[in-house]
Amino acid sequence: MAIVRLTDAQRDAALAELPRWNLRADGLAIEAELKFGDFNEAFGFMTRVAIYADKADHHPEWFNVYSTVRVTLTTHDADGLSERDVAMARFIDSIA
Ligand SMILES: C[C@H](O)[C@H](O)[C@H]1CNC2=NC(N)=NC(=O)C2=N1
Repeated sequence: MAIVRLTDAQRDAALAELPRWNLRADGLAIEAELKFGDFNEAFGFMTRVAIYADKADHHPEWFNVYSTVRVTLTTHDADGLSERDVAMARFIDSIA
């Protein structure tokens, strides 16, 4: 299913409200590195995001080592950023 890609202006406006997130060099994804107290907290966070992802049918790319989680958000069906990435970033910020 095709999903509409954000315009550069929409992307920049969204990023201005998401200070924790950085635009990837190619402009097609946003990234954040999150630190937790220990692995239990990090994996608890990932579990909550996984439940959101399953419900939203929108899935993060991520990497975990012990208490650190690196998250990349992009919309494969839009070949770049969509409103779904912004919504997921906002959800992540609300629970991290
Ligand atoms: C078939 C299924 O709905 C799609 O492949 C969904 C699943 N999760 C997804 N997640 C992300 N990040 N981008 C997508 O384009 C995407 N598409």
